[in-house]
Parts: sequence; C-alpha cells; structure tokens
Amino acid sequence: MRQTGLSARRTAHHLLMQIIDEGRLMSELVGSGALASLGPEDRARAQRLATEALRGLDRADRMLKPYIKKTPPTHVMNALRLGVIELCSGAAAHGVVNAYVEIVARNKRTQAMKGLTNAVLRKIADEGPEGWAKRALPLTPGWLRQPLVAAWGREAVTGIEVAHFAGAPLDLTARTDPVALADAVGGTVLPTGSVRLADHGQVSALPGYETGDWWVQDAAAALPVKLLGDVTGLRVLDLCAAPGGKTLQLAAGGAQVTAVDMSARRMARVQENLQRTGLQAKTVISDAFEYDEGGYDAVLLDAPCSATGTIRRHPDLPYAKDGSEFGALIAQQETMIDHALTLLKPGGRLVFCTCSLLPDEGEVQVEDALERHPHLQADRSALDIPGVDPAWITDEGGLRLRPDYWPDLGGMDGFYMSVLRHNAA
Ligand SMILES: C[S@@+](CC[C@H](N)C(=O)[O-])C[C@H]1O[C@@H](n2cnc3c(N)ncnc32)[C@H](O)[C@@H]1O
Repeated sequence: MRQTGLSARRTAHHLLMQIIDEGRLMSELVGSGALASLGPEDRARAQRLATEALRGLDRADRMLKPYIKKTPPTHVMNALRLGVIELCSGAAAHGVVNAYVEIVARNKRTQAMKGLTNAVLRKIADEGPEGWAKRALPLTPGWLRQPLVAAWGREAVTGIEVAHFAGAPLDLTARTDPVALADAVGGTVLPTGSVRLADHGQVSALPGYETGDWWVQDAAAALPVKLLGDVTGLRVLDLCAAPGGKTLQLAAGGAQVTAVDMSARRMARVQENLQRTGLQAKTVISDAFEYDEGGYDAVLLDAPCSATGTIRRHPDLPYAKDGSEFGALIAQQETMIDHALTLLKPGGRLVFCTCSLLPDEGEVQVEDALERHPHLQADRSALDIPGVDPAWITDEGGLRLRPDYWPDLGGMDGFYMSVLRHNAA
C-alpha cells in the first residue's frame, strides 16, 4: 500500500475520533486545518472516507457486532468502522487490513488489539459488498431519532434516513437563467427553479464559476427568498446572512440588501461571493440583537438552529451533537423573531426560516409568534409558488420541507419557512 493511502486513512481516523469522541463538527475541523498536511488528493480521500463512515456508521457497527465480544476502545472501533467502509466498497483487502492494523498498533493503549483488528477485518473482507448490501438501513442515533419519530412518524423517518444515507446532489442557483445554466453545466432544472447535478467534479471547475453565473445552494434553501416574490427596489434586511446564498438571491432579484452576520470569518465569504457574482449588498458585521436600523420592507431571518435538515451533507452532526444545545437555540430564535419584527416598516414582511427538522424550530416558533403578536399574520398566499407541493403547507401557514420529499429527484434539505406580515398595531 502506498504511504499516501495511509496518511489519508490516518486523517480520516483522526476526523472520526474528533467528531465522535470530542463532539467537533467536520466543518470546524476542516476550517482549523485538520487536513492541511495532506495533498489535494489525500485531503479529498480522507474527508470522503470519514463522511462515508459517518453515513454508514450504524450499519458498520451492526456488521462488526457478530465478530466482537466486547466493544473495544473508540480508537479501535473507528479503525474497524473505516475498514468496513473500505472493504465493503470493494477495496483490496490486503492494503485496507494492513493500514487499519497499523493505525491500531501505533497507539500504545490499543497496540495489543492489532490481532483482533486483523482477524475482524479479514472476516469483514470475506463478507464484502454483499454482506454490506444485505444489512438494514443505518438508523439515526436515538437522541435525534426519537423527536423525529414523534414529529413525523416512523414511516417518514425511514424515508428521511434513506435520504440521509443517499447523500445530497449538488444544487446551484442561477444568477439569471436556470435553463441556460442547466445546459452549461449538464444539470436539470428542478420544479422550483434550482439546477441539480447528480455527479460533478470540483465545484470551482464547473462552467460559469469564475464569472459568477451561479452559487451553490440546496433547492430547499433557495425557497425562503422566493416566498418574497418580486423584490425589485425593496429594502431588505438579511439577518444572519453568512455565507450569503440568500443575500445573493435578493441582490440578483433587484433588492437593496443589507446583510448582517456576527461572524467576521463567515462574512468574508459573503463578500467573496458578492465579488465573484458582481452583485451588490451592504454588509454589516454585528450581533443581530445590536442591529437597530429599522424601516425595512422585508426582513429575512435565517436563524441559527440545530441544522438537522442538512444531515444528508453533514452526517457528522448526529454524532458530534447530542441535542443539549438546542434548547438555547430555540429560546434565541424566539427573541430573534421579536427583534426582527421591530426592524420592519408597518405592513412589512418577515420571512422566518431554519434548516431544521424539529418543529420546535419551525412550526412551533411561528405558532408562538402569532400568539405573542396579535397584529401579525401568516401570509399563505406567499406559499403559492411554482414547484411547491400544497401538501408541504402547514396548519399555521408555513412550508415544511423534508429530505424524504422529491425521492425520485434526489431529495432536498429539511427546512421550515413562513412569511409573517406585520400589520400596523
Ligand atoms: C443558518 S446560517 C445562515 C445562512 C445564510 N442565511 C445563507 O443563506 O447563506 C446562520 C448564521 O447566523 C449567524 N449568527 C448566529 N448568531 C447570530 C447573532 N446573534 N447575530 C448575527 N448573526 C448570527 C451565524 O454566524 C451564521 O452565519
């Protein structure tokens, strides 16, 4: 086996350890240089391996179970999991087994388990892709599965798990013409106007990247701005704006946009995106609660949330998190809605949205806001837009999107959104 293969595997193992044992997110790890010592090929390989292991983790554990009497330390378990993923996708057994035996042997506390690692992975190699295919769909960890089942029912959660296991295609939003973009990149136009690519290489190598003809944005994430209809000339505040997908949509639609985000690092990405696309928006680095310039025609509040709607692309989330932070996020969303309402002119509209699958971060927030503010109304007519299935419309007047929707088109992120009209008190 080439040494480069070992580096990628060791890094994939390190990523799994950090995510599962330390509760770090893959994005944080990548952002803080976890892949920096690798060349581009190994970097991509390490990240792909760790991502596939997280996506299939429950199935890998079930495959390992018959061969393990007592669960070994996480260091060994993660080496075995990565071994299962590789062996079950058809990689040559010899190189894979040697690499993971070496990873286990290099750690003083686990070196005595290299024999076990070798024996278990050889048995997994005998089962190979056929053994993998006959195991059941990987289940979401219980801390998240339970509230999802309570919200959507078992059948829907199975559909969501199918979508999580399949991963996400690449969706692009066109600056101007989705049909021309689909032609240029070899994609298809989705019913809601996003352009989808099932297979793609490096994103920045796609036609139109340099000239800013499009930006990456899941089809579900592209809908909140569409709920505002024609925004030409409107003053719109994009609160919690970074990395800026919705800012770009608003600017491309002709709005006068102010984009606010508290993260300077993430705001730099908004600025890069504006520069690449040649679109205009005012950017303000500020805590949303400290931003008090009002009188906007519309405020788009894409509130910080559990991000449980994005697990197709971030399978680390259910392993890095345990739900303990979500109560604080839910409380913050409520106060952010109240603050956002103070920034609207009378008759203005608030689009509240979250990339969450939890009703407490969507339907319940809007029900509660409507109770707290008797002059507020959910604008149901805003939901009547091309490609939106009326079955997605909720009782309180929002849109619930889930990864199990559009199963034949490749799914979508989980999202919630509602347009609230602020009538004069
Ligand atoms: C869901 S992301 C926004 C995604 C963005 N709207 C887009 O479409 O690209 C949430 C953002 O909220 C920002 N944020 C979190 N708490 C904030 C606060 N108190 N004030 C301002 N921004 C905040 C985070 O930095 C993060 O960029």
